[in-house]
Amino acid sequence: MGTPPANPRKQVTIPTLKKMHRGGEPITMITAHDFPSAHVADAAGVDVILVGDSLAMVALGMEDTSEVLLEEMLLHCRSVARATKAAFTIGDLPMGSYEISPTQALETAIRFKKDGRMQGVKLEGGQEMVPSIEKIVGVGIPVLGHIGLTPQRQHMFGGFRVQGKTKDGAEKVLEDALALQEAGCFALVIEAVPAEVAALITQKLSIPTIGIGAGNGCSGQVLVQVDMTGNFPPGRRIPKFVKQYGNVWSESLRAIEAYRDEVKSRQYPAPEHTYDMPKQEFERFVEATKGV
Ligand SMILES: Nc1nc(=O)c2c([nH]1)NC[C@@H]1CN(c3ccc(C(=O)N[C@@H](CCC(=O)O)C(=O)O)cc3)CN21
Ligand SMILES: CC(C)C(=O)C(=O)O
Ligand SMILES: [Mg+2]
Repeated sequence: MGTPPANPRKQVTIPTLKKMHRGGEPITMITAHDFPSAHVADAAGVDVILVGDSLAMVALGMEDTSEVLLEEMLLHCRSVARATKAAFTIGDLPMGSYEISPTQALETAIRFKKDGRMQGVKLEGGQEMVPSIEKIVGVGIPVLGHIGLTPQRQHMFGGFRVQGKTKDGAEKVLEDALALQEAGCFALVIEAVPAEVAALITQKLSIPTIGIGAGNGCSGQVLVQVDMTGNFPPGRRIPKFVKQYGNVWSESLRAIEAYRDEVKSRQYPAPEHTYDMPKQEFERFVEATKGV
């Protein structure tokens, strides 16, 4: 085991995020869905790690985020929690686990804390979620709101459609934002909203906004990790707002192809990858196998 770094990064907390917001410092957030993806995000120094329900699509191969179950989310949350040393961790409440009543929402939020070992929770929706958010925040669990394009409701929108593109649409996003701030959210994710609308909403709020497909006027940004590291097969459609900073898939492909080739050609394993035994012991072993 290696020695820990001399200056381990300080644990990011709600007061840390508030301080960043007051100082105008952008908040960085990225998704993670397992031990290695959380480990690398934490090492890279992002402020917040989200166990997004997008893992349904990017890690479990489901069609839709609304397919993932509460128990499945909690399994992934625990693996992320084990790897995360400094980033603030947030679990995304999956569809069906919080909409029925404020009591159900609170029960699920508590499960994310206790079973999922998350520090906060995120839930999708606007004004209609206010009583649930108040209930969760009331017991001291930080809540991140999520407005604009809320993928769990994609079938109501007719797909992953940009929201707030008309005066009325933009007003709805602003009203939701103000209601969620009032309800006690510590920050809001604003997804797939025109940049000028998200920037204006950010100015009207005292809490930070975390944009995804919402331009550069938000207080911070979030992306799905596999999208920005390029850890998916070529040809897959990715949203316009994604910037691909790497090509992890092609690097994995190269490595695995090289391994396959070296096994086929008996180049691997080489002597440095093998164990040996004293020659004399082996000779005795050969002797003992005679007649077997
Ligand atoms: N891998 C992944 N990345 C994500 O960012 C993501 C998911 N999965 N799954 C859940 C949601 C869905 N997301 C998406 C997916 C596609 C678009 C998209 O392609 N939008 C079109 C505009 C469509 C329209 O307005 O008609 C675009 O051009 O970006 C947007 C958000 C964001 N979330
Ligand atoms: C993209 C973020 C905001 C999300 O909700 C997810 O990854 O599920
Ligand atoms: Mg989500």
